[in-house]
Amino acid sequence: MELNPYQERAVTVAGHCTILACPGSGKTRVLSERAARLLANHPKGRLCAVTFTRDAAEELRSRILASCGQEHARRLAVGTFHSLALAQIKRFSRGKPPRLLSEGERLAVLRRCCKQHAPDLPFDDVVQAIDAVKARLAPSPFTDPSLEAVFRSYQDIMESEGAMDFADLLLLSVRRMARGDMPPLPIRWLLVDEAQDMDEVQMEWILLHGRAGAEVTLVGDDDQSLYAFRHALGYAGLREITFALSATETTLPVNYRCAPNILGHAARLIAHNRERAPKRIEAHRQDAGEVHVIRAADRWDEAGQCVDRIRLDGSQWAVLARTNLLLDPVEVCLTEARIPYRRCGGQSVWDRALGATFLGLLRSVLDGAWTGVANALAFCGMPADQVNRLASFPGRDCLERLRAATRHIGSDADGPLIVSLLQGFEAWTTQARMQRHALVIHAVASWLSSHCKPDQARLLGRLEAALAGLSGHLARRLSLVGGSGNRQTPADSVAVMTLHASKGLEFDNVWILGCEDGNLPHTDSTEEDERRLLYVGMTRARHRLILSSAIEEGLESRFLEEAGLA
Ligand SMILES: Nc1ncnc2c1ncn2[C@@H]1O[C@H](COP(=O)(O)OP(=O)(O)OP(=O)(O)O)[C@@H](O)[C@H]1O
Repeated sequence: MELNPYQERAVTVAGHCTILACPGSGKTRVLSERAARLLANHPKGRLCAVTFTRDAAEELRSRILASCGQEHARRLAVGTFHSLALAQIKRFSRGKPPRLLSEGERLAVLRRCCKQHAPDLPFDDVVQAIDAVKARLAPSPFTDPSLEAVFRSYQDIMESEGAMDFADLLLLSVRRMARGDMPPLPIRWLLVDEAQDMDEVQMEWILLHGRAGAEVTLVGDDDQSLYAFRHALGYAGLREITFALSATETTLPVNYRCAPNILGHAARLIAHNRERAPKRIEAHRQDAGEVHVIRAADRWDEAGQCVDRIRLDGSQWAVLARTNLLLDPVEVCLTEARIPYRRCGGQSVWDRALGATFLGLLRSVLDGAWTGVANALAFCGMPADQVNRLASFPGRDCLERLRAATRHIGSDADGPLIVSLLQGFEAWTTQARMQRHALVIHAVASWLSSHCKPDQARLLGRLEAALAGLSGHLARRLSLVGGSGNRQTPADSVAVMTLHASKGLEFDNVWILGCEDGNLPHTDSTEEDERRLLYVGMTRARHRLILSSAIEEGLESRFLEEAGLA
């Protein structure tokens, strides 16, 4: 595959450079080719490439070496900001470097501090506030004194334990380099992928390397900046660092992925954003694609229409939505239609509370395990200590334990719940022994439904129908759904994921659900962020793009009008 003239220029331009790319323009290809040529053309000098995930680092490393040859591997380092900063600290620290906290440990320590100093604040808000402070070089003080107390005690605990978290690692590296206590990595070239996603501290780490003599290459697309909520600087960051390094700007305007009409609508949409680099977008493809807008009655009608369309056409599909929850009806309809799918990045509807409780109860009917029963009792509102107490009743299986529990309930508030579950269980196990699988599925769903809220009951009805529609023994049906069923699906199955998770991917056909005002754009975020999110989703499609909304959920998204699709 030959490089186009824009790609060739981006690969060969000398000195610091910022490559502003459009979607589908071959960013990774350009970055890996530039790195490969630098290594191959200069027998001395180390090259370091930075990515935002370990997977991306591995892929970039193998593409660079495939292009320039394994003999250059010793002069190449590819990693995330944090892994490179850790290597730097280990290499240049006297004494033992601090221990890095895992994400689980970090949250556990924070939870402890939060309980002590800010028991009334929502934990997620506290985590967000502390992350925000650590993504800044000169953070503004906390306005809430209890947040300040959580932050101080968290930092004290880490210091006393000789530990640090990921954010501190990069801050430490930047501060020590700025003070002259630690040298930058000894590299001649520094290449940064997805540079629109860097935060202030990451930008400073790059700048310190650039000022120390490393030639910096940044590749990014400000229109695909989706992580403002994680303090990504987006276009403002790209502009600032380009100016600070006097980097040469170059662009990759040719999109190889999308049919021209798909790209045209996406470009019209993103043109409404003000905070963006001025750049052209050109379609390389000449064949017309398909773009459709669909208005369904409600979420289930929307999901049904989507799955009917997928059933008609066996080519590659992705179904995208702003949140994971919006994808549940489609997952259920795909199960009903027996179309293989994979839920990428998010939890399956079968693994979330309602689905897992339903499947767990059915499993207990088959194998007598107590877990499914205990989870069902908890789901129906029984306090956790009470559920745990029941586990101490004797019994070889859950039926015997339920009988023993029923004999001891006396005037317990939860007595009727236990009795009704026991009665149900006795009937279900009898039916299961007689191989009446559909009947068991229906009876268990009915019991659970009587303890659900109305919207849960509606979802449960569909889960029941999906499971009843599968054929074979109950055990086989249970193995086909949820996490276990998903693991066996082929790579060309329907990809079901959020718009965020779709970044960097491409598909022949893309269906974007939930295009209503209030959902996309969502009020949780800025309009420009939301527009970028839809733009990323639209530019995943090679040939066919379908955007749908549900009348019951509100007006059609104003973004469709902006994209020329009203
Ligand atoms: N010079 C070229 N000639 C033909 N096809 C190309 C060329 N450069 C890239 N492509 C193809 O364009 C498609 C998009 O490339 P790639 O996925 O690397 O783009 P990207 O810029 O990373 O996209 P995005 O930012 O939207 O995720 C790929 O299928 C790739 O093979």
